[in-house]
Amino acid sequence: MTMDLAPEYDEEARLSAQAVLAQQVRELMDAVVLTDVSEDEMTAVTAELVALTERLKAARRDRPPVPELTRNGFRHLGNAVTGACNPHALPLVIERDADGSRADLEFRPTHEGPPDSVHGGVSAMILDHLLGDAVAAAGRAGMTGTLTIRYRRRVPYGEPVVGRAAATRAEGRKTWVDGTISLPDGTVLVEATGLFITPTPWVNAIPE
Ligand SMILES: CCCCC/C=C\C/C=C\C/C=C\C/C=C\CCCC(=O)SCCNC(=O)CCNC(=O)[C@H](O)C(C)(C)COP(=O)(O)OP(=O)(O)OC[C@H]1O[C@@H](n2cnc3c(N)ncnc32)[C@H](O)[C@@H]1OP(=O)(O)O
Repeated sequence: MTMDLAPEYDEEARLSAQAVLAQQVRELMDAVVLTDVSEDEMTAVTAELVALTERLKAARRDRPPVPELTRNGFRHLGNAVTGACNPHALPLVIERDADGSRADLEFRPTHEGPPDSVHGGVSAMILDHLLGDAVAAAGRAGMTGTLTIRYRRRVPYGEPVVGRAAATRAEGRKTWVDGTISLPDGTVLVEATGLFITPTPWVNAIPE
């Protein structure tokens, strides 16, 4: 008996496997910054990682998985913030509701900036994307023109925090948007405000 499998089926299975691989690499990254094993053990692990890296490089694409429009919306598995297939990404999982875009998240030890705190650039990156999502949710997807951040309190890693963003005003191809990272009790840690601009080619091709 033969079975006809659509090519997409294989690709989805490979992308799922790549997402599992990426998650394992995130755990590896945390293990690297926290490890306290001996120098010899680190050298041995490094040698194994060299071999593993070569195995992955045996078949190589020119770029990470491309963004695409699917039945379920916009999917960007290689994105640095949301991409399940990108070990650099948290990945940020965003939900949308009447108040805008929201994400429950937990930073990791690899995000450390000041001791025991999240690096300000990492907070800004997360807010940039969350603000961008809120703009897209308003049907006005665009690129960041300006991003202003006010750091009010240190952001902890290893415990839950909440990101929120909502578009506030629009004019032509410009959309203004505000966002925050807060503790679960509502204490605001970081505030962001941004101006996003819809590039002309996107005006008639914008997915929400
Ligand atoms: C096929 C469509 C696919 C769409 C997919 C998109 C989204 C899908 C949905 C969900 C995804 C969810 C979230 C993700 C989204 C975003 C998060 C990440 C965001 C980033 O990580 S993104 C990287 C950093 N970002 C850049 O890499 C921008 C580089 N840049 C440019 O690509 C151009 O610069 C651009 C396009 C910004 C404008 O270029 P342009 O030619 O279209 O517009 P132009 O210059 O004519 O300006 C028109 C009016 O905007 C004013 N203006 C222009 N630029 C300004 C600025 N920077 N600040 C203040 N005002 C500015 C002018 O002063 C003028 O104002 P006025 O009309 O009043 O005179």
